[in-house]
Amino acid sequence: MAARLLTGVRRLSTSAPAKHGFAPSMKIFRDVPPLRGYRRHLLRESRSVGLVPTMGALHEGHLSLVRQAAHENTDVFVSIYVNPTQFGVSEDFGSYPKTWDADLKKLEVVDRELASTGGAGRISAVFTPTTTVMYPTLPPTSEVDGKGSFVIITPLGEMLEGASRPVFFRGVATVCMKLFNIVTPERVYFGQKDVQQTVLIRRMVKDFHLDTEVRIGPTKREEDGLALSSRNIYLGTRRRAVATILSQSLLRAEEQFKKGKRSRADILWPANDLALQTAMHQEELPPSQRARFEVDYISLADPDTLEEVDAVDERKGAVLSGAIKMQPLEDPQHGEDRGIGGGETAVRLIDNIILHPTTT
Ligand SMILES: Nc1ncnc2c1ncn2[C@@H]1O[C@H](COP(=O)(O)OP(=O)(O)OP(=O)(O)O)[C@@H](O)[C@H]1O
Ligand SMILES: CC(C)(CO)[C@@H](O)C(=O)[O-]
Ligand code: BAL
Repeated sequence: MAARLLTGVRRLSTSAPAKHGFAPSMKIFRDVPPLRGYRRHLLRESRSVGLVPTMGALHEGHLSLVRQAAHENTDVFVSIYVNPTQFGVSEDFGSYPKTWDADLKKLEVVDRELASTGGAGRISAVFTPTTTVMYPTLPPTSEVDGKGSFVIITPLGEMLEGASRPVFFRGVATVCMKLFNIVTPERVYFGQKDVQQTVLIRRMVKDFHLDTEVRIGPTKREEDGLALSSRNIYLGTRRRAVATILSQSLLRAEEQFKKGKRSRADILWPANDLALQTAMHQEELPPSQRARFEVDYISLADPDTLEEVDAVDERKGAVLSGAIKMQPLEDPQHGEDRGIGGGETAVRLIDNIILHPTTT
């Protein structure tokens, strides 16, 4: 990490003030007390703070949340912290992409854009704490029965993603509670791509009477429909081409809903069928050409509880969501783009579509 991060707070001083009066205004915080001091200052000035929590490796999905936050607040705080407690012991914490310098540059570009358009807020703080700051008492644990101070939201955190990643939502809720307590933002911003996370955060805010508004930004996608994700860089060309199966399957299901179908069977069968046919087709290809994947789930669920539903309630709508695991690349070919990590690890991808209520 860059040397300038080693103290509590630094003001960026990279670009010279430019036309439109842009001067970099982002302060970088590594510790809580200086950030709190700055937050108190903003409070006295009646400025509002929108927090965008991230794990870095920033892409357009994150940046769209930053822009949204800037339209709705005078000050945007972006946190960049790869939270160890949301990764299980055999998950990819160690290899999760860390691209600090590139992340900071992207934030500077967006901040410049915000300054030049006027009328919007600015990115005023980047919070990138150490793990000792975030977990001041006990070292963080990824064990299911590990000890520590945790926020646990059940049964929401146990289903769907939580079934495959048992400590995931305990870690997410815990770190978000810490971030919300540290920043005390007027609003917090999360992406629709991680739909279960949005439902869980809303629940946590409601149940713990947290004084913040949860705002959700739409899923940003590649042109072929693949949801942007920090983990896409691991795919490589061959797996990337097949990875669109998830969004395509969900779109098939959405089509049924749009045609007026409401039962689970009617909505989900085309999605399951497409995923199955595609998986079988990949199995039949030689190992040098195929990209195998497993479907973890394709779900049709209640938007508030994420319990599976037998039919869509037209007044509530539903959440269509899915997860697939792209298997490690087989028989890599000379010169083939295997993605970061050489295609050796499985890549878990998630996506969803909201089926909106059709009556009030
Ligand atoms: N494609 C996207 N569109 C909109 N928001 C997104 C998108 N991808 C991620 N986000 C949101 O950005 C925030 C930070 O997510 P995170 O840093 O985990 O990135 P990520 O791309 O989801 O990473 P990963 O895919 O590894 O989980 C979350 O609120 C997440 O929902
Ligand atoms: C919300 C979050 C930043 C908590 O670590 C993470 O789960 C994410 O990036 O979606
Ligand atoms: N976007 C959610 C973070 C994770 O998968 O760990």
